[in-house]
Amino acid sequence: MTHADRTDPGRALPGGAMKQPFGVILAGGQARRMGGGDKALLQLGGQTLLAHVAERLEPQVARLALNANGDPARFGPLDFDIVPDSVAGQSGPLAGVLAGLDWAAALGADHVVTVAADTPFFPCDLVPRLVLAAETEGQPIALARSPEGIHPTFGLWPVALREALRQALADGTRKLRAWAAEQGAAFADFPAQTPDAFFNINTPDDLAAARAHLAPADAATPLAADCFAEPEAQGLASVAEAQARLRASLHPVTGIETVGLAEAAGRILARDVTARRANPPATNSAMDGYAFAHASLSGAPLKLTEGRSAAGAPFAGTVPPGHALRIFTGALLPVGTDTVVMQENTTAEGGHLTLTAAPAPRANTRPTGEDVAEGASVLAATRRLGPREVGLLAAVGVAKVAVRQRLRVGVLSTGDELVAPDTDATPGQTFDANRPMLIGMAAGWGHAVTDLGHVPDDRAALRARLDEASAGLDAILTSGGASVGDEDHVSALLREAGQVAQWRVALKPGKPLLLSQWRRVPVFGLPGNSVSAFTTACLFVHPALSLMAGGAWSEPRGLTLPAGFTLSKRAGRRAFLRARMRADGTVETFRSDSSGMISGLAWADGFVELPEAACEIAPGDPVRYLPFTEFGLSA
Ligand SMILES: Nc1nc2c(c(=O)[nH]1)N[C@H]1C(S)=C(S)[C@@H](COP(=O)(O)OP(=O)(O)OC[C@H]3O[C@@H](n4cnc5c(N)ncnc54)[C@H](O)[C@@H]3O)O[C@H]1N2
Ligand code: MOO
Ligand SMILES: [Mg+2]
Repeated sequence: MTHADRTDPGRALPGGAMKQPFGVILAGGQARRMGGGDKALLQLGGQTLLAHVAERLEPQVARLALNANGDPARFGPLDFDIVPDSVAGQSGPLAGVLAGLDWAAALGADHVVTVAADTPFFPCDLVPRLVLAAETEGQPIALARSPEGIHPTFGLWPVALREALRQALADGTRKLRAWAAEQGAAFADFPAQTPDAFFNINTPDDLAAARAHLAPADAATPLAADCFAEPEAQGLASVAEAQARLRASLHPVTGIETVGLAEAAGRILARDVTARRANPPATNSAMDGYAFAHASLSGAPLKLTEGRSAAGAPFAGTVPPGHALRIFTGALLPVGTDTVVMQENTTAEGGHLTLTAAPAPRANTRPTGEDVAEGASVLAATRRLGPREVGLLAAVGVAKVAVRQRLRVGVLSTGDELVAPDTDATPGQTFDANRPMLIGMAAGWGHAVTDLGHVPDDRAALRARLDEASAGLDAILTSGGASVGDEDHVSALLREAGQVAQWRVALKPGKPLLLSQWRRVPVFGLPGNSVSAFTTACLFVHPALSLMAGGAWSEPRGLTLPAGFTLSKRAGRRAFLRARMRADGTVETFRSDSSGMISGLAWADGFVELPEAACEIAPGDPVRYLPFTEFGLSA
């Protein structure tokens, strides 16, 4: 987990107006029924409860902290903050919430979501649902509720309430739920599941039950066992919810290898890299001119020292005070000098140098390490290397880097109607456009792509192809047959296999999205309509594969641009319209939003993203424009 690059308190949640909350794991309590000690440090499935909980919360929040008292060293190295209670006497979870709010307030956050450290299976979409509940019901606080009851340690708390909470604690309030009710709390409902999503570990028997629930086979998959489950049993999941859930359920699956810089572009760094040497390694000249000691300038001409300093051929001697030495760009500054005058500002005559413009001390020099200090961290693990990064690595003397092995991705098309574009097709046949498009996308993202061809609408054939393909692949992308029709065999087969989650996302285009596993290989079942396949690939497949490949889950950065169009949008699905930027800085949209019109993809250079709510857009209104480059597409 890296948090350093995700602590921007200003980042807005994709779905709504609220900034992404900070997260606090509550571990202040005493594990009396476990016989004392820290419950957070109990082992479950090869890691601590704390690691389980942190792994689940981290993707859902802007920054993470652990609320715990006593010696922080017992938790070992953590890459997030530890905040102890600020009020004495361990006043239960309320004091933990207050400590979290104080921590978040100091960092500029508006909200905190708390979770309990002893509850390893809490929902992967906890945070978006709490936010949604608070916003929908217009309440400051939101608490989680499941068939087992209300879970007040799983709540969304506004930083603005922290003084009220401090006062309540001082007045002797100890009950989280009662205080929340007083302030105004909405409830986020989570469906029944086994075990309950908020199953918490209080006794050794509970721990045994949790271990049994974590089937050992599942520990080896790249997916958290229960996180590919449907985000919403009925109705549509929001894009933000679906993304948060997907993110929480995936882990890196690729191995590590060492490559030279010539092969490094396009690869993902597996380890942090530090500079083997400073850049520049020693002070050198930024100009062609003359080097001298600034302190020895007297107004009189400088005496020219015999010799020169050139890049790769430094001057071996010392330049005495009152003297100057000929020097060239990139050459080491000779001993005795600290300043360079460019030759255009001098006249040299009879062994003397006159300065026609006096430079400031140390002018025209590039001091040791001004770019990068020796040992400084240069690039962090998860960084995708491109030519700029490779150049930097070379400059600091790093010739080989540990990178992730490429993620092996297969691309499959399905449908009886599909034929290759070089055949004479009947009007009832469709040229397979999605496969080359998706292959190009995945290859551009740096993955090792296998073309799995095309399978007709035949369940046995599809099963055979998936069986064969899954052996050597880390992920499979299919397109077509993702919807609910009789001929939607991908969806039917995956459902038969039992692992499927048919997600219906409040997204246009791209409502049907299948997420599944075939023999433990994640399968992304994209819709057949080409624009829908492209859009879901950008929004879900791109960040998901990046994470699996050992990279970062990337959030696209958008621009707010004036609309160059008029539009009336109905409430319901979040829309991604094919769009392009005009020379005058406005953004225009494609003439149609039909998801079969693939010409619009080549016409566009990005999306205009419109929220779920209904909206009227007139020319000049600000709209959010997302360039396709933000989805890892170079053109
Ligand atoms: N009753 C309902 N029908 C549909 C719904 C729904 O909710 N209820 N959703 C619609 C939406 S939205 C979409 S998107 C599509 C998704 O379709 P499928 O994923 O099931 O895909 P197919 O039915 O196989 O094909 C749809 C369309 O795309 C063409 N196609 C498929 N593969 C390719 C390819 N490789 N290259 C080019 N074109 C391809 C296919 O020929 C169809 O025209 O479902 C709606 N229906
Ligand atoms: O959601 Mo479908 O993707 O509109 O064509
Ligand atoms: Mg269909």
